[in-house]
Amino acid sequence: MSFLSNILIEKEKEVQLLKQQYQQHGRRKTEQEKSMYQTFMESKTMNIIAEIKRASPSKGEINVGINPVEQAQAYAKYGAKAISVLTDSAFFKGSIEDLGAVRNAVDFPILCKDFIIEEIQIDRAKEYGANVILLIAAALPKHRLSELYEYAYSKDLEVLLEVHNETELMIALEIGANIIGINNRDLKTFTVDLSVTERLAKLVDRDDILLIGESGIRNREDVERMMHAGVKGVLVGETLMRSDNLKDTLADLKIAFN
Ligand SMILES: O=C(O)c1ccccc1NCC(=O)[C@H](O)[C@H](O)COP(=O)(O)O
Repeated sequence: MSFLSNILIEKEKEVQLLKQQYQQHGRRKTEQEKSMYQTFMESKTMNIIAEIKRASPSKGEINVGINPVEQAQAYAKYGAKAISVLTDSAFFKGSIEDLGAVRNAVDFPILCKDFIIEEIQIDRAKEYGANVILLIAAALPKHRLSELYEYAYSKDLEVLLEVHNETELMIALEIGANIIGINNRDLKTFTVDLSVTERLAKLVDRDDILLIGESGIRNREDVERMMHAGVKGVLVGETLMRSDNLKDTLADLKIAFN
């Protein structure tokens, strides 16, 4: 059984509990002047989505004791354009409370990074202040991806639809996704290969689609590869979570489009 299947089995149990326990409090509604799509499309420099990632299945503990608010504030101060918060607790040691805390501290687009399989998770992400949710093409059949995609937009949330191969990319395009994340990490084997973005980005011949390169991005050279592949944003987790100088690390990653 693949790692992704294990995660999805756990997620199914978590969602059943959520259905029994979750009550909406109408906590916070986030209004944004501009969508992440619009902000990123208009930017003249590579858009960095900086991730709060305490741990991961592939790397174990990365920086479990992090203060998510301080980390997000540093991301914002040193030039990130959006913040991704891993809210899964079983495999990433994150929480929806991390996202809520970050929401109260920064005014940036926030991506709820989780394995979303049911509408109730979208309701909760919205309530805690997310602006964008992740949907993973490898995790769901096309009709469910499409339903969850439409549901998110009906709640004024944007969707980062993540793909890793040609078939998933075609599904994302058929669904009408306008923000497509190309994950360099194979979620079944954890192999990371930046050429996945280079290969798949070539197949998208529409400049109205915002492409994001995800995973395995460690330095300026990697960002340049992503830029030449045609992406307008990169999602960076581990490199930032392990950095002891976020100012320099983010400056290194932030390059101008040429
Ligand atoms: O990171 C993992 O080990 C992982 C395993 C299984 C499913 C998802 C996983 N990561 C989620 C992500 O997509 C990354 O956190 C994100 O792209 C940042 O990656 P990185 O910069 O390599 O930390």
